[in-house]
Amino acid sequence: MEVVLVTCALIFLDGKVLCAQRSDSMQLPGLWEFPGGKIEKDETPQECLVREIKEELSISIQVICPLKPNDHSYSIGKVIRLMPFVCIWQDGEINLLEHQSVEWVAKENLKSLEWAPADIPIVEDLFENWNIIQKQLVDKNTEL
Ligand SMILES: Nc1nc2c([nH]c(=O)n2[C@@H]2O[C@H](COP(=O)(O)OP(=O)(O)OP(=O)(O)O)[C@@H](O)[C@H]2O)c(=O)[nH]1
Repeated sequence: MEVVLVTCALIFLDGKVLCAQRSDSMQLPGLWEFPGGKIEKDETPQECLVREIKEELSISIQVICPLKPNDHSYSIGKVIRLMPFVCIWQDGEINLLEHQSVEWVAKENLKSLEWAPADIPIVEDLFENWNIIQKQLVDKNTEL
């Protein structure tokens, strides 16, 4: 069974998370996801995320910590392992280079978006752990 490793970034700013809507030129058009992409050879997941977010949104991020990955099969014989990471926005203005739109979303609106199927367990996990993640980010900020 082929397992495709895909990273995705849960980028936080001011208590909201950045969600991105896939465009018509992408697979799963119109559905919402966390930006990211496939890990290339000789690349760590963190390096992949920093590269993909620069390529897709032209911003710089800092990767903070991983959350639970989710395996999902869109087609027979192929599994996508979606690997989420909590990140913070570091620098730059968002420029939509691949997605049709992005939104900064508060916890209470997270589940009202139409998510790509592989993201649904990740959204659930994020919803359950939202307050813990926020606290970690505040503590991290105080450290910096
Ligand atoms: N980046 C990302 N991909 C996701 C998510 N959820 C999800 O099902 N996917 C799927 O995972 C795969 C990642 O592909 P991608 O197109 O974003 O990655 P990429 O830029 O490296 O791909 P490419 O080299 O084919 O252009 C796609 O099949 C996409 O539909 C998500 O939250 N983020």
